[in-house]
Amino acid sequence: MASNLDLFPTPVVSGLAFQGEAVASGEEADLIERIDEQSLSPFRFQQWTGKRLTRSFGWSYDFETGSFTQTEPIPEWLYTVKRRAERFAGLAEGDLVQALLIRYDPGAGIGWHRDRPVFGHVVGLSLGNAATLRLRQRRADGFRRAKIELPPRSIYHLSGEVRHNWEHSIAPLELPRWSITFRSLAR
Ligand SMILES: O=C(O)CCC(=O)C(=O)O
Ligand SMILES: [Fe+2]
Repeated sequence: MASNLDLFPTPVVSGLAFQGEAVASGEEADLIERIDEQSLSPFRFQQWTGKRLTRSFGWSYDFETGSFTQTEPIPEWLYTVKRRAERFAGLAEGDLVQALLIRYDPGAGIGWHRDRPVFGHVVGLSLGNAATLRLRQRRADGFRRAKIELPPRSIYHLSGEVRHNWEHSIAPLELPRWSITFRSLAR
């Protein structure tokens, strides 16, 4: 039976933490409304334009130029959830210095990647509709894979092994999803 287990993703990878119902549903509706009010831009990388719409606060990494710069401060409407994300991740107040807002319209996802090494901890809130966060780690004999369901209003934390030694992605979605990703700076 052991070989059979190999066919299925391992549910847990070191450094991955998850909690459901981290945001109340009224709060979720407010956050979605706020995100939609922002001027969001399509994620761009070289010739390629992603279908997801984004906006960064605090720090911004430009994938086209590789420049990493300080940008508009994280707005006050994000403070409560930022503080909650810090507590959930066992971080000190003020550790999460970047907020990335994303709207995934139907057909949008995010390809395989590791977050930029300038960042440290990654804490993400999911809003609107569920998605599956897929994880993979390249091994000599192929990929090791895992995945975690991200229901709306849930929170996840990527640190250590899963943050640095695994890639993650979200397959294109059928329903819209919004996310708020907070990050600390690498030490
Ligand atoms: O939408 C999400 O929860 C994931 C976003 C992500 O992986 C990223 O922006 O690096
Ligand atoms: Fe990411």
